[in-house]
Amino acid sequence: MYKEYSNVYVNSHPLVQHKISMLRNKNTGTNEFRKLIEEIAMLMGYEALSDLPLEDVEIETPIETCMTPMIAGKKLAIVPVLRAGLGMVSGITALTPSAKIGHIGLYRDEVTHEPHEYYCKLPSPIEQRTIVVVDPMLATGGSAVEAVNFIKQHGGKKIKFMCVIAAPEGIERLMKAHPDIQLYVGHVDRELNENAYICPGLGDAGDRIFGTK
Ligand SMILES: O=P(O)(O)OC[C@H]1O[C@H](OP(=O)(O)OP(=O)(O)O)[C@H](O)[C@@H]1O
Ligand SMILES: O=c1cc[nH]c(=O)[nH]1
Ligand SMILES: [Mg+2]
Repeated sequence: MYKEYSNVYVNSHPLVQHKISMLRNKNTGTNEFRKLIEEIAMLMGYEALSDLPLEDVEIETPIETCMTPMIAGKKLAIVPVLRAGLGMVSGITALTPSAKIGHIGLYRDEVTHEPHEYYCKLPSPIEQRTIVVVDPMLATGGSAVEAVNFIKQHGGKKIKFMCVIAAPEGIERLMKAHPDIQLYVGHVDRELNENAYICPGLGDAGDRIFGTK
């Protein structure tokens, strides 16, 4: 729970917090950064998927036949927001190998900080799926709002958004625009600076994952 939002879950697990601190360090290189993002996504995915429905199926053990729970259906979609969201995909698909994967391409205008779309391809049909949108950074919230808009336009209904670091401004904007989603946050940082970067943050997540700049 974050402020009045009962559907915002702020992580407090020591392993997640430790790994986020390692991400923040400007001396953490690309290789380690990528690995940490993947590990954090897996740890956060474990929590975010804790409400997946189960159904009892019949299994024969070496001892006897029993009814035992397994995930009901295979109706999960992971949707990274390009580019930086790509770094979180492998962590979640390690938990859910048969999930479908969509992609939404957005970049922030350097001056206005508003998002621009350049790609959108989602698994179809999407109506019945639990959709987990992943992006390490929720800054102004413009990209997240737009990503969820696209998914809803395509018929998506059960939407979870997972980010590693969020600014308070981004949480407010996303939850005001889409109060029906579930938001999973690794850590809530202090504020945005004049360039709409998260403080203290970790810099540009995309550049740090892909070694660009
Ligand atoms: O909340 P916002 O203010 O919209 O900012 C967050 C967005 O900024 C970053 O992407 P960026 O535009 O840098 O693209 P990239 O992943 O290709 O580097 C980040 O990965 C988010 O998508
Ligand atoms: O701090 C920020 C803000 C937006 N995007 C990033 O990658 N980092
Ligand atoms: Mg970037």
